[in-house]
Amino acid sequence: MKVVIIGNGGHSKVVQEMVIRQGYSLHAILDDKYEREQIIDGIVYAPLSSIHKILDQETQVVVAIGSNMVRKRVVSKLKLPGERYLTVIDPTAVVSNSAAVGYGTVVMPKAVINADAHIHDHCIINTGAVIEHDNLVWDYSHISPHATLTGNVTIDEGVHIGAGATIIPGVKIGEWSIIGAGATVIRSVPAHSKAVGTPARIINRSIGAVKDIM
Ligand SMILES: CC(=O)SCCNC(=O)CCNC(=O)[C@H](O)C(C)(C)COP(=O)(O)OP(=O)(O)OC[C@H]1O[C@@H](n2cnc3c(N)ncnc32)[C@H](O)[C@@H]1OP(=O)(O)O
Repeated sequence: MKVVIIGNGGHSKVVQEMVIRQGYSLHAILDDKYEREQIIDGIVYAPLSSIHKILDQETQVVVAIGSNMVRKRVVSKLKLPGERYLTVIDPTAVVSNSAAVGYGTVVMPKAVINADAHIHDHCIINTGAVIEHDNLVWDYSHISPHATLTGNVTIDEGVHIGAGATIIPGVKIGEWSIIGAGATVIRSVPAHSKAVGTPARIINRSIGAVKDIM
């Protein structure tokens, strides 16, 4: 199967390697840093506006952009049906048979997703992250390397959990909130907040909603 990757920054590099390791054919990398189409080593590099020319029935797409808001903006613009997005799960990740992983979500090496966890669309489950049983992770969230969501945690849309953070059982993180690297979150965090430290304290309650920047 042919794969088109959108975005060519640091996160994309990792996704490109995962896609190639899994035997997919990397057909094109689209990024607006390219002004025109060019082919290098058989891969098409082109601006995002080329997508509809490049897509055919056998092509699937991954939006490999690390910013949750920008990822959402690009997916909203493309208006492709969900099934056109490839779900990329590294073979070294452990994903329970009772867990669900949505369209366009990327599960990096050595991540663990346990029983009855439900990860929605266009999320990043980064290297070595642990998503325990009965978690609910909504669209466009990013769980950074080695972060741990213990049992029954809810992560609303667009949340970024920083590297190595731990969220204790039953806690909910409201949409578009950011949890700092290494934080220990022991109480639910409202939407559009930034929380850091152990135990985590809120340092900002007014992170812009995605609609404000789209
Ligand atoms: C493969 C990859 O790279 S995946 C990407 C993974 N990325 C991450 O894990 C990054 C997570 N980001 C962070 O931890 C950031 O520090 C953020 C988002 C929490 C805060 O960033 P900013 O809004 O720029 O905050 P800023 O740096 O101004 O700090 C504000 C205050 O919070 C404190 N603070 C910031 N981050 C942390 C943290 N992780 N833990 C504890 N305190 C922190 C600062 O010391 C400062 O405190 P002060 O006001 O008493 O001086």
